[in-house]
Formats: sequence, C-alpha cells, structure tokens
Amino acid sequence: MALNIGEIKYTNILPLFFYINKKEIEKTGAQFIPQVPAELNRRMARGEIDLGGISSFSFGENSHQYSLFPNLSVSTYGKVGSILLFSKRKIEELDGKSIALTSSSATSVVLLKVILKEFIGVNPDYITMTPDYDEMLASHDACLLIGEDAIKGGWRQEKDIYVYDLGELWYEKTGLPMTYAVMAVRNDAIKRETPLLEKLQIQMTESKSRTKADGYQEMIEAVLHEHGGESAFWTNYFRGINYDLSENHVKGLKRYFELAYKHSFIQSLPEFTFFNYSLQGI
Ligand SMILES: C=C(O[C@@H]1C=C(C(=O)O)C=C[C@H]1O)C(=O)O
Repeated sequence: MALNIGEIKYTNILPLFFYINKKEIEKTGAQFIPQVPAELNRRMARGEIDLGGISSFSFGENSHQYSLFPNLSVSTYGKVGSILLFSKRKIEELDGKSIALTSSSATSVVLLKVILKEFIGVNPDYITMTPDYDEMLASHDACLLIGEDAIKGGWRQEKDIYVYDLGELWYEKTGLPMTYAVMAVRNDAIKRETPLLEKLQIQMTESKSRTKADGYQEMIEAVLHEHGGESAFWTNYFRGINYDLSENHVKGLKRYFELAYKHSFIQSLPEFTFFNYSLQGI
C-alpha cells in the first residue's frame, strides 16, 4: 500500500512542502492530498492518510497511534495573522453570545474555547459552520476563521468589527509559543515505509530552510499568483510563523493540552513520541 500524504491546503504550511520533489515521491505510488485541516484530521484518524500536516489538537487526540516528525510545525510566538476572531463586541462582552466556529479547524477551535474560559472568563454558545465571513456574522455575534478565510477577512478592515489574533492572546496570557499544526505519521505506516518517510522528513526539513533562506520570496511569487494580496503582506506573514518544534514548542503544546483537559475539551493528556529524532538537527 503506497503512502498517502496529507497537505494542509492553506498557505501557512507551504514552506514545508514547497521544495519537496513531488514527482520523485509520487513515482513510488504515493499521493499528496490537499485538504483543510479538519478533513485531514478525520482521514488520518481513519487510516486513509499515513502522514500529514494535521491540527496539533488532532495529534493530541490520537497520540497513541501517531509519531511526530521532529522540529517541524506551524507555530508562532505571538501574532499569527490567520487565526482570527472577528467580533461585533469586545471579547470580554461575549458571555452568553453566539460564536460561529469554522468547520475547517480543530486546534484553533479549542484554543478559542480555552482562552475564553480560562483567561477571559466568558461562556458563549458555539456553533460550527462552513467558513464564510458574511454568513457567519449575519447570524452570530462573532466568528472564528483560519487560513486564507481569516486573512481575507482581515483585509476587509471593517470598522465596528473587533479583530482578535489568537496567537497573540495565547502569548500574552502564557508567554509560550503556540503550535497549530504538526507533521504526524501513523505508527502503522512507519513499519511499512521507513525509507520513504525518511526521504520526506529530509525534504520537508530542507524545504523549511530553503524557503526561509530567501525570505520566502520565490514561494511568495506562487502564493501571489493563487491568492493575490501584497508581496509585503505575505513576507511579513511567513516571517511571523515559526516552523520549528523545539522543547519550548512542546512546552507550549503541553500547556494547551493541560488546559483543554482541565475544561474537558480532550479526554486524556497526550504522549509525545517522535519519528527519527536523530535527524532533527538537519
Ligand atoms: C496558522 C494556521 O494554522 C492552522 C490551524 C489549524 C487548526 O486550527 O486546526 C490546523 C492547521 C493549520 O493550518 C492557520 O490555518 O491559519
């Protein structure tokens, strides 16, 4: 059985995939599956995807079956720019109000709930919706969007709408980085496909360094073509994201899972197991 590889279809993870030699990988029969995180999470839990950029929350829910690619993630120390709560009211005034949550996310949905419950002390009602800024705000007091849905919502700069960046709120409250996505592999695939997984690990790690080395400029040409916007915006966006998974990132994730557990958003605390840790420095 060839390897199925999940690729988050938002731009935030692109630095880890941009320079992968997909043709070479696909020659083995492997395929890349671009999808929103929530769909990749589901397919990976069912065993239809073997390796994927997935929501860190979903890793936490299935950690006994997954291992992490070392030193790869989508994280920030503070502002992320693409995980945004758009609200008609100040965040402190959302108690008892209704918040529409994007159906594409897992990490950020729980991050929002944790922040509101633990740090702000409000209890809104939540409803999950297909991401659509106008429809969500037409019938709810606030909405949570991620990825390009959030970025494009931010570009609207609507007065009367408060915009909260969850990465920034998390950092203010905890002083820790937040990791939104990890590169996880199913343990059953490791036994079957070790050499190909090592090749992917090396290529992703190299893609991370190479995109960073030119300030993401070659990659941004492709992003501009697909999404528009200003080159300076994207440069600032990718420079604000941190693609490592250091001990400090794991500390941030552990804090996140402890709070999620405290408020019953997750059933148990995850274990962190790594694939091929010895290659982490490359
Ligand atoms: C930075 C982002 O990180 C993401 C957020 C995720 C989530 O909330 O589950 C999952 C993967 C990442 O794509 C983003 O989508 O904007």
